[in-house]
Amino acid sequence: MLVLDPEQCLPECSEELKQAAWNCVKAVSAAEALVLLQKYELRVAIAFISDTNQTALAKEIAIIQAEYPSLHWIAVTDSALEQHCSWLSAANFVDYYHRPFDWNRFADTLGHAWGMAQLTPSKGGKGPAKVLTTIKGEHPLLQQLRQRLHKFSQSDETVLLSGETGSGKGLCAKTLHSLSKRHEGPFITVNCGALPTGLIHSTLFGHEKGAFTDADKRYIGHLEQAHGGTLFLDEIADLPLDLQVNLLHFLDDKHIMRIGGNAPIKVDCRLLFASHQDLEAAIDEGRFREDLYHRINVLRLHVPSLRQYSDEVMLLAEQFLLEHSDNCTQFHFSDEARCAMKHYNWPGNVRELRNRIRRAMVLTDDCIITAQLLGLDSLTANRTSQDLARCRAEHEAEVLLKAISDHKHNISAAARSLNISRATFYRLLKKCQIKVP
Ligand SMILES: Nc1ncnc2c1ncn2[C@@H]1O[C@H](COP(=O)(O)OP(=O)(O)OP(=O)(O)O)[C@@H](O)[C@H]1O
Repeated sequence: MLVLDPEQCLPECSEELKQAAWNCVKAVSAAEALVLLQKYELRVAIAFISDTNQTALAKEIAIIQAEYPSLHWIAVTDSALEQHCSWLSAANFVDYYHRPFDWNRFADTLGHAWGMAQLTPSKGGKGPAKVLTTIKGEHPLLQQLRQRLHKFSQSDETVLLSGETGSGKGLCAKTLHSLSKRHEGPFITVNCGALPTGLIHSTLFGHEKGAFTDADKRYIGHLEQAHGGTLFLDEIADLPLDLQVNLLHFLDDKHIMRIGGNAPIKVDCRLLFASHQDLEAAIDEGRFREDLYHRINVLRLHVPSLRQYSDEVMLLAEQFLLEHSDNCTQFHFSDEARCAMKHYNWPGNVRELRNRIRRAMVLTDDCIITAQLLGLDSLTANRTSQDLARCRAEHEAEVLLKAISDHKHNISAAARSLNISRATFYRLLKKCQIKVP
């Protein structure tokens, strides 16, 4: 679901949306929404409309609708609906709500919009052939990656993705789904390292009402949520051993049992796995089951690190500059910035490249992206790798703190702004020894 919220008045229902298993991405402008629509298969959109933004928003939504006519829109307003009625109906909104509203009715409308969207052929949205443009770069390693993605997407077998952090494992998993016959179904990502201890079993497999003390209603787990689509289990090495057994059983017979349930339920989903840990080492240390490893290691996809295709850094950098521009501002790199980017070793891979550029674009006063704004000015050939690691850590801490303050300590929003998951955000906070209340 796309949430278009130019005034960033976070919806009070965001927690409910999460509970109801909606995967939401947030945009504050049409430009940002269009980038997200290129990246994700979004079928439903909520627009937050105020008295002051309605004229601008009407134009923004018209731009998005021209490109993505199959997106189904629902409006949420703070003011009397009559003021907005005419343009909302002209813009083909499925429904509109005045805050505060009844969540259950709203949830029904969302479900209805989703159902309608499923019946509408997605025009302008990304079809399978278009999706591979998300993996940018022409280096032979990337061409080989694209070929593999095409091949593996035609199979229903599990795929084990490996590669350094930020190299694009998540992007490849999403691409595998988008190119597959399951692309109309859900794509669900679960970071096994971020699941709350004690609730991992129920989060993955679901539970019945009354199955345990806090189970006041039935919960459909991630495996079931992914029925008809793909479940991407990231950081699989972090899954506790007892659940590794359950997962192995699921891979063998494609049935799950909710906690407290008494009948197995057939679930049809493809599983993709990723880890940036060495799974063979985890087996030796007794942290990962060997039988599960052999079961998931059927198709293997290694995502190269950015320094393996460093000739393409500038190509990617220019694309990101364009992607994050607002269409009217002409940003460009200084010669010294180009040189620094070519010589840096990018330990955080494409994610780091993207984030350094985003930060520099915010900080620049004259649209010129300098090495200093990228945080790469102190790079010289005779620095040691230890110095590079220190520079990176300092820069990372700075970016995290800025994101936290920009988003008023809302960690989900801060993580989204940096294009990383909450789990990764927390991991980086821990690494940089930043404490958040
Ligand atoms: N070749 C590429 N072209 C364009 N964007 C890329 C490419 N590779 C990675 N990215 C972008 O880099 C960012 C990080 O990618 P992603 O989250 O998939 O990494 P990851 O390997 O899953 O990281 P982690 O292990 O930390 O979860 C994303 O914004 C992704 O879209």
